[in-house]
Amino acid sequence: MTQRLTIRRPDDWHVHLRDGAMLEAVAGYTARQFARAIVMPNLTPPVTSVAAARDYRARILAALGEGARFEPLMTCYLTDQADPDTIAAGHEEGVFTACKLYPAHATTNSAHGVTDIAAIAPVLERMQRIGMPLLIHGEVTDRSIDIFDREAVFLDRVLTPLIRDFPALRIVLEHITTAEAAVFVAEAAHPIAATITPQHLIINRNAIFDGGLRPHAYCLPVAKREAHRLAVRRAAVSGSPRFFLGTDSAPHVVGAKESACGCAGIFNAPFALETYLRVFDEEDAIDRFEGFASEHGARFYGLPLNPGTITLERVPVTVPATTGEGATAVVPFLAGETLAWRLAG
Ligand SMILES: NC(=O)N[C@@H](CC(=O)O)C(=O)O
Ligand SMILES: [Zn+2]
Ligand SMILES: [Zn+2]
Repeated sequence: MTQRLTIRRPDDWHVHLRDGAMLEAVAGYTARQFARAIVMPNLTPPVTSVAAARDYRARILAALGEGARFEPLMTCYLTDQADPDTIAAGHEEGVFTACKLYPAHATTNSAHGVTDIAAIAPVLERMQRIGMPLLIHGEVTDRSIDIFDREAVFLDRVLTPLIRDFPALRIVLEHITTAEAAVFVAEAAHPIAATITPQHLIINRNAIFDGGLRPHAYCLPVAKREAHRLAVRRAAVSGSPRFFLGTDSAPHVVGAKESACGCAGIFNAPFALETYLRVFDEEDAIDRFEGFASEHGARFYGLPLNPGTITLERVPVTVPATTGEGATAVVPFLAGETLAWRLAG
C-alpha cells in the first residue's frame, strides 16, 4: 500500500473565500493546501468591477498575512450590464482571470446574475476573442423544472446553443453533479472542461435526508442519485484533462445552515485534498490524482504548472465538529469522520 504521496503543488479552481471575518477565518485552509485558487465573486455586492476585484484580492492577501505563498485568481461576476471593454481591460491587466456566469437566482448571492444569455453576447464574443474562460453555474432557474433535473436541462437549453454560437469560447462547467454533464464535457467538440467537488464524489442525495434533514449535506447543484455520483467519480479518476479539482468550498455560519431555510453550500476547505485523495484511493487511481489536482486545470486555463510539491501521508485524521466560533463557526464537510490520509508538514 502506498504510504506517502508527493505531488506537484495543486490548485483549487473554484472556491468561495467570502469577506470580512469569515475570510479571515477560512482563507488559511485553502492557502495551506493550494498554490492558487479561482476565487468566486458572489459577495454582497458582487465583484463586477476591476477595482472591486483588485481590492478583494488585497483583502485576501492581507487575511493570509506576510509570507503566504498563495495566489488568488480573481473572477468577474457577470450581470446583464457587463461591459466587454471593462472585462477585457481587467483581463489584460491580470486582475480578472475569468468571468463567472450565474443564471439569476440559481444559487447563493446570484440575484444580480444574468437573466438572458443574449444580454451578454457582446461580452462572450470578446472573451472568445481574447481567450478568457467563462465559468458557469450550470442550472436552469425555471421553477417548473424539478431541482434534480436543473443541471441536465441546462445542458440542452443553455449550454448546447452557447457552444454552437461561440465555438471557440473556453468554458468551465462548474461543480458537475450528473452523468449527463460528465458525458457532455467528456465528448463535446469544444474547448470545455468541468470542476468536480469532494462532496459530489462522496455523497448522493440520500445524505440530505439521512434519518432527518441534514443541512450540512445541502449545496447547489444538489447531490443527485447514486448512479450520477458514480458517473462523476468515473470522470474524476478517468485521467481526462477535461476534469479537474474545484472544491466549491462555500462556508455559511452554522446558524444560517441549521435554519428553517438553510443556505446552500458545503464547507470542505479544511480537508479538501485528503477528501479527494480518499476517493482516488478507493478507486485505485492514486496515480491519476496529480493530473486532476495539479495539472489539468492549469493547462486548461493556459497557466504555468506550479513549482514545488506537497506530500500526503497515510496517517488518520479526524475532521472536527466545527471550525471557528461566533460569526465564523462553520460545520465542515464530513465533520466527526476520520480520513485515512493527511497533508504532511
Ligand atoms: N455551491 C453552493 O451551494 N453555494 C455557493 C454558490 C455556488 O457555488 O453555487 C455559495 O456561495 O454558498
Ligand atoms: Zn455554483
Ligand atoms: Zn461555488
